[in-house]
Amino acid sequence: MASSLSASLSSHVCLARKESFSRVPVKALSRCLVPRKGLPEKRCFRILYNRKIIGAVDSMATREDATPAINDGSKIRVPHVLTVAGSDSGGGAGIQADLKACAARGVYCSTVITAVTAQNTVGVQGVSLVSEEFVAEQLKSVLSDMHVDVVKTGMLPSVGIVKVLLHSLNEFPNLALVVDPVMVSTSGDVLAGPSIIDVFREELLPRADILTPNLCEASTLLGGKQIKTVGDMYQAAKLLHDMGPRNVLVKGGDLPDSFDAVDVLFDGEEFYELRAARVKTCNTHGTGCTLASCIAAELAKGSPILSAVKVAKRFVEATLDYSKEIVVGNGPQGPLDHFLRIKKDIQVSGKHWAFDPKSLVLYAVTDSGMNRNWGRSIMVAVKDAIEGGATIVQLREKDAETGDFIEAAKSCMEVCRSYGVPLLINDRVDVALACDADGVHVGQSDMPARLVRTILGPDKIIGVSCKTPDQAHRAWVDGADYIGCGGVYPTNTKENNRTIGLDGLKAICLTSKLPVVAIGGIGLLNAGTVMGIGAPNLEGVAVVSAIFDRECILEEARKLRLVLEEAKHQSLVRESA
Ligand SMILES: Nc1ncnc2c1ncn2[C@@H]1O[C@H](COP(=O)(O)OP(=O)(O)O)[C@@H](O)[C@H]1O
Ligand SMILES: Cc1ncc(COP(=O)(O)O)c(N)n1
Ligand SMILES: [Mg+2]
Repeated sequence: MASSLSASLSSHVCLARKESFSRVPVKALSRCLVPRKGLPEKRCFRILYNRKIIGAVDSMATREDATPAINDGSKIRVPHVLTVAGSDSGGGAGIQADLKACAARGVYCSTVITAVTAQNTVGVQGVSLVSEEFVAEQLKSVLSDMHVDVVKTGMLPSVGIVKVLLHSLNEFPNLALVVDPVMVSTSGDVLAGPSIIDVFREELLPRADILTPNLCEASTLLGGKQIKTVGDMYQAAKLLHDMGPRNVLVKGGDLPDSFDAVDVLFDGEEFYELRAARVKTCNTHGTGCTLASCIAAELAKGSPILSAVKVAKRFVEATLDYSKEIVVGNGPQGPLDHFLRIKKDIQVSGKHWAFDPKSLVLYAVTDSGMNRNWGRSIMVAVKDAIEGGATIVQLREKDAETGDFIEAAKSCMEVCRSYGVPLLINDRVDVALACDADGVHVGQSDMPARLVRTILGPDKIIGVSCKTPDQAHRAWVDGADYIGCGGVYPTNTKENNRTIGLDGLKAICLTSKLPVVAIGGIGLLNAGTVMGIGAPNLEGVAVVSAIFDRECILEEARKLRLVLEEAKHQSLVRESA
């Protein structure tokens, strides 16, 4: 047995946990078999490395039909949770919470719907069960085709549906199973009646890798045992463990008089008391489903139980905190919002509009040396540039200390927001993130634009400096919003910078799919000529010395803007002629 396990394990280790195992030679792994009552022995081992448990591959390592590799060249298989649960029309709990929780944790989630509920923040107005046959059909569709790592159950409203699920689980004995024994909603409405208790106790719980009851569910499964203290939760966890699940997490969200949100985990050997700050909020509808789905998601990624539970609990706490003030319905129990953190970021940035190429008309690039020479702060310089007519600002502080740069950038952000002018950061993606800037401008030797896009997300502005049509094409492929082309004329703000001239600029504009801003030695005297090359995607000019190395920034910016407006007018006249 051990040697066949070893062979099976070796061939599946890489597939199981790409990140954590790919760097560990398979031979260095040792196994421990944990035979368990009523379960096939092969499901019950953990992987040890240097006598530490570094992962649990029990659900996948021995699946005969497992995909041969998780990362063979271009093919990457994502961790996959199948939720078998009820739909909540209000979107707060059930299938909807499971989908959101898995998505938020970066795990694929397929769904088998057991019941459709008419539900909102007031309560459950109606329940319609899906037929056993159709639950079976959904299970077959998913399991016959997709590689599922973990099954998570929520509302299982009838004995027949539990039996159908058990039948599928028997066919796939190596699937990990998280059982959230949903019985009553937060609003107090019954979702699964007492008739299911026997089949739960006798057949489903012994199959579970972890059982996650709340106080009421734990009490019901234990025949009405009172659970009022943390001590009672320990006892309940122990008694439920005796029913067969490998791990039991008794959740204390509803524990009376408790400052903390305490949960008790028992793995058959040790108890773990997990505490989080109790968030003061009514928006707790869906916490149980979310917690169980997150546990399933972490297990699918390869975490051992304890760290899966810890991460899941931290996620629920943080999500509750983010959503504590949202108002979704008029009832007493609102839902949590799994993505509020992301939405908050979007709101804070205040940038609800898409990038407008017209904002490139007068592009002001700051220079710390010039500001120092003229004895003015970067914030004052930026404000004057905008008041004079700059339509976009880039902070280019090559010699500033990072901390100072961030502080300056934050102040400039405030100024720019108050005028509705985008602020970009030169090179420094970290600074842009720290001050929530509108975007970043990178050169050819900085971080690749594609990576910048991955880090900053879809709605930030990314610009790339280009000297050739090829570079312009690359910038477009990489997801940039505009390109900066130059130096058009020689300049002393950039050393050893090859100039491309008006011809070079024109050649790039002709092939570029992105809007272009011209840069390099441009000022009052030549801005009109540059704009006159007649390229429709040449939106404007970027200037440094022409405004920042002058006594009155505001005045210089104003004059430049006039020249640019005139050039635009001329090109419109030419076009219509
Ligand atoms: N107000 C809260 N603040 C922080 N965590 C909470 C809060 N309410 C519940 N939790 C946590 O949410 C998870 C779900 O718990 P619980 O509400 O007891 O389950 P259910 O939603 O199934 O009734 C647990 O980890 C619990 O500790
Ligand atoms: C379809 C469905 N599944 C589960 C729950 C439990 O969630 P909660 O305990 O947060 O009300 C629910 N209300 N509805
Ligand atoms: Mg709850």
